[in-house]
Amino acid sequence: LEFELEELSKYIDSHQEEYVQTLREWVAVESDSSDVLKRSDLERMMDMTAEKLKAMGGTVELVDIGVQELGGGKTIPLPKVVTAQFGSDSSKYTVCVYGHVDVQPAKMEDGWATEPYNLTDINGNLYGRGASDNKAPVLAWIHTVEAYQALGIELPVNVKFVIEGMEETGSNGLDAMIVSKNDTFFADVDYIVISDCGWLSRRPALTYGTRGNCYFFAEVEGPKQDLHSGVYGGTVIEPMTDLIGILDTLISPSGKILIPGIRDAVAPLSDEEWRLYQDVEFDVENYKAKIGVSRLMYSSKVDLLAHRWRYPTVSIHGIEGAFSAPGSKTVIPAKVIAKFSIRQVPNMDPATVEKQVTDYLHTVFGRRKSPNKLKVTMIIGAKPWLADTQHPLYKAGREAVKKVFKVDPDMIREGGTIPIAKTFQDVTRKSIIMLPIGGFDDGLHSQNEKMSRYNYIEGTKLFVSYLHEVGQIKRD
Ligand SMILES: C[C@H](N)C(=O)N[C@@H](Cc1c[nH]cn1)C(=O)O
Ligand SMILES: [Zn+2]
Ligand SMILES: [Zn+2]
Repeated sequence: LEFELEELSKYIDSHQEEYVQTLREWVAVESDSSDVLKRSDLERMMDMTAEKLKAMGGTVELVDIGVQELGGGKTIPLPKVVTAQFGSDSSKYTVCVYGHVDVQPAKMEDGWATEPYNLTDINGNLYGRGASDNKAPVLAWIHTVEAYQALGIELPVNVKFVIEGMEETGSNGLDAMIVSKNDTFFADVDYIVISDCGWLSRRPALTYGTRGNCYFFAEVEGPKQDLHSGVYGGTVIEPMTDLIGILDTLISPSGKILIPGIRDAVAPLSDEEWRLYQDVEFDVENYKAKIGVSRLMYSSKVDLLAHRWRYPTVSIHGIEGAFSAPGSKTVIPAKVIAKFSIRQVPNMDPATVEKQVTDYLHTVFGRRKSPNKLKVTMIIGAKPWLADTQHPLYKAGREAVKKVFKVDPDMIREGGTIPIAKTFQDVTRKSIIMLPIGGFDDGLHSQNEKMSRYNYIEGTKLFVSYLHEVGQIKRD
């Protein structure tokens, strides 16, 4: 067995240029799920994923998951979900790998140093939108199966894939697909593995929790068209002033969420968690330097980790309809839509949060006695997820990390959201592990996102080794 793992490792090393080339081809596709004008690119991405898995002899399906509502009665087809299966030996475990091949938006004008959709290798880092989130990890899982096949080594487990194209916008349509396939595709699945997050430092990690996310649009509408600020300013009650006024009531400068009741459901931080956080490798000075800030909201490591992983937070993302181009324009925008989100932690419930936020914003807006109209809509309500770290899946993860990286992994949580994680847990009732291979400084959702060659290649070896370890889990 050790010999086989050694051979697989050598095979991965000697095929790394091919792996980088495939990543280049995947990154070249602008599979931005937030922009309906890019929907054909996203569909092409799903087709390419299916073709790759078919070429490896998998049983592949492109599953229709219906349509996306665009408002005003308009709809657009959702990108199909790719499912695949390799092996159906009932004496083996079946591991289902979940990932996504859609990406966040990226434009050169945002401040990228290289073209975001042209994978560029600089000093061993592969820069490109979606490189780390989540195209390289998905490919690393595919290459894992390919490596076993190429060397004629029997896969230690059956492997299934669920690859979607709407994760970055809340996994629209995927919940229903999981429910509908629970007694078929998911019936023989034993474990679910997700590699859609990153390490916290240079130390490899296993992830046992993610935050959820409630994403809101707050629209303020006033005059029937944009107005000249010199001609109308001072007479009109401006929608943007109303909007900024209510946004400023969401959170205090010291990070306290001001929405009544919202913190009531948050599970208190236990002594055990406090102790666990103290053991995690996390260099505060490095973190500050990497993101280019002189001061953070908190100064201690434990406070920072707790607020990153298991307390809710408000982030304001942007205002549609506002003047945001370079240069100056003396305009009063007639309608503005703020986009903000609140990360969710155990035991918050998105439906409750939706009501709390909507009621609160209408109350503070009401106090302004404005003639403008406010509309608040929650467009994503994703729940947090938490795993049992005593499960054999985590023991297998520790063993695999030790074999490949010669260190013990850190046990970490993820501040971001994998919207479907909680649905997988609740609907399929299978155990889930998150096995990240992304680096701590990959710049997800940011300018100059990258995946290092090291993480991509060693990560593939980690997956090879992980399947081997899962195959060793004792049956009850
Ligand atoms: C962690 C994962 N790679 C990710 O980036 N997820 C997104 C999903 C999301 C949540 N609300 C809207 N999209 C994220 O955490 O932002
Ligand atoms: Zn992702
Ligand atoms: Zn993402």
